[in-house]
Amino acid sequence: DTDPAPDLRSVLPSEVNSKYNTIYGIVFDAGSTGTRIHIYTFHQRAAGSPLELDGEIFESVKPGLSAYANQPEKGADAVLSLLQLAQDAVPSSHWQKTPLILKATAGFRLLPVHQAEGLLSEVRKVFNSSPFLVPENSVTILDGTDEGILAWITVNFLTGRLHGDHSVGTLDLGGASTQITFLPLNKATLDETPQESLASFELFNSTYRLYTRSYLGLGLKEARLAVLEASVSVAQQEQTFRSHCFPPALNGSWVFSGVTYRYGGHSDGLTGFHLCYSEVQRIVVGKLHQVEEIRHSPFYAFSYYYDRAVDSSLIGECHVCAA
Ligand SMILES: Nc1ccn([C@@H]2O[C@H](COP(=O)(O)OP(=O)(O)O)[C@@H](O)[C@H]2O)c(=O)n1
Repeated sequence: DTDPAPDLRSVLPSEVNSKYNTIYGIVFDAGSTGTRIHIYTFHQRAAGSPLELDGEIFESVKPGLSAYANQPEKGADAVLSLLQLAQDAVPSSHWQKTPLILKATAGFRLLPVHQAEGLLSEVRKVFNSSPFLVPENSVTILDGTDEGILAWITVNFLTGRLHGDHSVGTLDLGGASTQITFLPLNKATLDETPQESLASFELFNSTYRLYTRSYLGLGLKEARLAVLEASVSVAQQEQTFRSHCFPPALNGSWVFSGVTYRYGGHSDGLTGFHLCYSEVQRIVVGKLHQVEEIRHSPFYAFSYYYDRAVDSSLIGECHVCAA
């Protein structure tokens, strides 16, 4: 049992770097719309040198953990089922030295503290009963600032832009929050930005000072609920949420975070862009901080921006990056 399971061999190319020790790492992304596991394999050419990524196994389940706010044990079961994959993929000889972490995002930030803590504590139990290495603070909620910074680092690292003045900003649209992050080059931007939206950190011997802002509740799904003025309690009474964004005759239902929401067009027969636009404006007016510099800065947009751009044929599907 020192080899990965046969069906996973292709994604964990242990033979390629067999002369080096394989190092594994397991990361859970507990998003508002799903829980995902990433099982990474790395090798290291010499002690102290950087890890080099060899492969990754990815799997996900829906709904997100935050949907189990009232049934934390059931939420932890979803984590346990994904963890089984890791036990199959990582040779047992490596279990004890393979770190396991879970980072929860905006779905958790929206929960009352006692519910979020209840879920995290059930997940900790699952982690502690696993054969893997559980570092201190391995199960936590990522704050919006860290989420924005990590997305910015990822995009600029992967596109070779971390050094120099040619970084790109990032726009990340999740289910429950959205983040905008960029490296300001104008002094005016720094002057007009509140301190809590500026984050400094060291990376590869450079210091970065980023503008980053996370809007909790303005992720795609939560913003949709806000536009519909939908609440869980009203949804449970099976009332229909109506909007001018829908054709008048439309009636449908939508499941988010384990709750079914019925929605439909207005009985006044009115619909169309302008009416819809003002409904959406109502939820963003006065909430957005906009600096002039972003008008002239390049941005990369991903997550639901990508999904929706594909759905509406604004861009083609990226088969290589979806793999
Ligand atoms: N590994 C991942 C995980 C999520 N996503 C995208 O992130 C969006 C959902 O974000 P999320 O459920 O993590 O939401 P938040 O908790 O960040 O608000 C979807 O568009 C997913 O396709 C992704 O592109 N890659």
